[in-house]
Amino acid sequence: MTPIIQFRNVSHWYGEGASRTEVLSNINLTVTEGEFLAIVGFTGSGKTTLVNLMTGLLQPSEGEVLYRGKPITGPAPERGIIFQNYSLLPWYTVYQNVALSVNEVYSAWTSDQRDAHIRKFVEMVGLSHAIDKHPGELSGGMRQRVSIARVLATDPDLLLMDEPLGALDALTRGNLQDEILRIWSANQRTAVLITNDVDEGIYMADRIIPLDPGPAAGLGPEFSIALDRPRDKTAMNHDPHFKRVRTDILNYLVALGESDRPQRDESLALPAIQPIKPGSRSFVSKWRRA
Ligand SMILES: Nc1ncnc2c1ncn2[C@@H]1O[C@H](COP(=O)(O)OP(=O)(O)OP(=O)(O)O)[C@@H](O)[C@H]1O
Repeated sequence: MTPIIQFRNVSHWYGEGASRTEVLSNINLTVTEGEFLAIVGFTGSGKTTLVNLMTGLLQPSEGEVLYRGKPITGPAPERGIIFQNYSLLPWYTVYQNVALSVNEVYSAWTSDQRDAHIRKFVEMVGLSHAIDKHPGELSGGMRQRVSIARVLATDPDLLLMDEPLGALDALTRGNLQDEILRIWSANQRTAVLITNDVDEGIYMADRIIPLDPGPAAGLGPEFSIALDRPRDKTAMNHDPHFKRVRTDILNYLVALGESDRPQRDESLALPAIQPIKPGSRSFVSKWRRA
């Protein structure tokens, strides 16, 4: 399987000297062509930092991040990113926001070709009726559809998503999950999804890797999601593999959270689902050894 992204002994910190904040420590990761990878983690653990190293918006403090074997030196259209906060230009219409990226990437095309392409992607995300509206006139879900259309219209090799659906209601979130999956599988692209929702990760990904809590976060063990596609959310809930992998991931995260808890917190009551002794590192160590 061809690697598309490789992290080699990557560490990242912000600031220097006394104000230095270690965020990621010694990350080794390979994303292979065609896969759908989800990274799950606690808030503040460094997920956005990790994805920004893939976009090229950040350079690693130590180690290297490669795209198809070459160091990433900056952002490029072959690595499209969908952010959580939509990042649309408020004074442009839906059409114009999508046109921004299309005109840049397909500058050699005729204006008719670009126009047809923009309309196709606006239609694909179900916004043809709102094509002349401005972001301020759209709901959160509609805005996120625009930002998804804008990225997908450039047909990136690698689709990076930083908690793209986190702010949406459950129904809109479910619809957009399906839309992203449909486009990912139809175009046989590679996708990396950052999420704090384990169920979303299991539904969408081939592989889930937890990012341990920071500071100096590292990657946990990988969990393979061996469920047929297309996946059916209702049927999946009864699938023994789904139940097992979900429990394993949640137990891993709970154990991590507990083992990371400062000593003074040990007297606090633990959640009822806690599967291990309070403060024990044994569960985490078991996974780390695996
Ligand atoms: N530009 C920056 N300068 C200094 N510290 C930063 C900077 N960006 C992020 N950090 C710090 O790095 C840590 C990781 O941030 P990051 O945004 O990567 O985490 P995250 O897992 O994406 O968080 P969340 O889930 O809350 O979005 C945090 O402690 C954050 O305060």
